[in-house]
Amino acid sequence: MSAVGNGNNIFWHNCPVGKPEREKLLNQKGCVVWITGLSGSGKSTVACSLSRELYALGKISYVLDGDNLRHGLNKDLGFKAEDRAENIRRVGEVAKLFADAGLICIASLISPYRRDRDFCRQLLPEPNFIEVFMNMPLELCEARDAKGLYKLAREGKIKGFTGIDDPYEPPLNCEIELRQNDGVCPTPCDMAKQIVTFLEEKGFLQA
Ligand SMILES: Nc1ncnc2c1ncn2[C@@H]1O[C@H](COP(=O)(O)OS(=O)(=O)O)[C@@H](OP(=O)(O)O)[C@H]1O
Ligand SMILES: Nc1ncnc2c1ncn2[C@@H]1O[C@H](COP(=O)(O)OP(=O)(O)O)[C@@H](O)[C@H]1O
Repeated sequence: MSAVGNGNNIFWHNCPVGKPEREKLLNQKGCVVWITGLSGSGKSTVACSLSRELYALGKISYVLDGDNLRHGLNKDLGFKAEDRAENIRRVGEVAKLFADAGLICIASLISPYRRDRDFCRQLLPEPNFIEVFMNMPLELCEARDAKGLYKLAREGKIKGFTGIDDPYEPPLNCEIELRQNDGVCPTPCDMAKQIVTFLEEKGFLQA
């Protein structure tokens, strides 16, 4: 046992069944696929599509979606910078646990600030954090406006809306960038397959 954390009298307890044992049972490697992008860029859609593709391959994943988590774990948080940072920190820690359980954890959050995403990245060994940038233009996201929030933000009825009056900092070194080809957005299924190919090539789909 070793002492950990900020406080005194807190110890880490090791369990004999660890990540490698679980990965062997599941025949996959635990990791975090972190999908970042503007509201309406298609994060949730790609996350679900990816989960379905993996399921079809016999691989276990779990989706942590920003919107959904704000109904429970993060219901006490708003959209000020410090609330977003705490939101991302919590989800990063939960995602790390899912990856340790041997699952392919798919986190889909706007996660607009680079510093917050980098915090989550450094929670995991280097290859196990896969950052996916939904690089869709604001105009496309705003035209979709699936929830009517861009309209409210433009009318000044929502303050601090990402892309309108709150910044989105694009990744500088993401593993995967999903974008339009000649002004056409690929289907969710095609984008999910692009991520599956990456996972296959990096060896995450076998123990
Ligand atoms: N001010 C403001 N800015 C951005 N988004 C807002 C805001 N207020 C509410 N919403 C809705 O909340 C969803 C984003 O939640 P996240 O947890 O992913 O956001 S963040 O990562 O903490 O920035 C986001 O969902 P998605 O559209 O799925 O991205 C919005 O529907
Ligand atoms: N690849 C795509 N092509 C066309 N429409 C899409 C695509 N991905 C998502 N959409 C649509 O865009 C809207 C926003 O998608 P969503 O996944 O909710 O985005 P986000 O989670 O980033 O807010 C939805 O109406 C969805 O059906």
